Amino acid sequence: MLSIQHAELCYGTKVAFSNFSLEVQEGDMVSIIGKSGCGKTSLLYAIASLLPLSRGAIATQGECSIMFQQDRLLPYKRVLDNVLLGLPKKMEDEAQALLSLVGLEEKTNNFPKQLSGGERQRVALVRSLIRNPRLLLLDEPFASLDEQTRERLQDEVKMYVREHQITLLLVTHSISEAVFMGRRIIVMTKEGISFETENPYHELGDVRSKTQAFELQQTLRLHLGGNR
Ligand SMILES: Nc1ncnc2c1ncn2[C@@H]1O[C@H](COP(=O)(O)OP(=O)(O)OP(=O)(O)O)[C@@H](O)[C@H]1O
Repeated sequence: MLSIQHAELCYGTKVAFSNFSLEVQEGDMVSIIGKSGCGKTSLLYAIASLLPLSRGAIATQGECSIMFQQDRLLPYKRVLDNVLLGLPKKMEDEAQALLSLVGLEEKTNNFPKQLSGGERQRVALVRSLIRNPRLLLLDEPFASLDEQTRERLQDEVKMYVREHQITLLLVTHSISEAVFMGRRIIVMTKEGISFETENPYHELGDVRSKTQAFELQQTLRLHLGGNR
């Protein structure tokens, strides 16, 4: 579904990340964590073909959807119209269903400025899901949500992605989120992948409460440099 070989991306002469290689199978769920500025967002942009690589190659199969850190909603369009942007009107029922899935069924006629930051993020999430992507790229999708909403949305997205056999690449600062969402977890540095592990607890009913999953979090913390 996704093949990245020795990818490097530069902004002018500044290297955002280099020597990044990764193969992802269809339907897999991969979390990427790494220190601020190590190039995670730039990597997602490169995968979505929004920025060119300066070295290496990226190949993807099928429709790829990206949800940005900033919601990028159009301020003069209502929630439903933001979701349906560029799509046929006949998809309205699907849009409504997805908005309900993220708890926004009451807000479909609101303008973005009438929503909280977390609600706007959820609209952005719906906007990327409705395109029925084969590869979904999420950049800190739950960052501005309160804990309860975040956990509920993590559950919903995990189920949705599984049910639709979507391949997921999720960038996050949160180790617990990486462990909850990812079947594979990757620690990224500016110079490529410094640590990678499969997550044996991904399938467990409530992975959040499993002691072993906490141990995995501890391991990841060490690989991140113990600064969090
Ligand atoms: N448009 C740009 N022009 C120049 N440098 C940039 C630009 N965007 C990002 N950078 C730099 O590239 C590096 C990687 O940035 P990027 O946003 O990809 O990192 P990140 O890992 O996603 O960071 P964070 O976790 O803080 O969101 C950083 O050093 C950043 O300052």
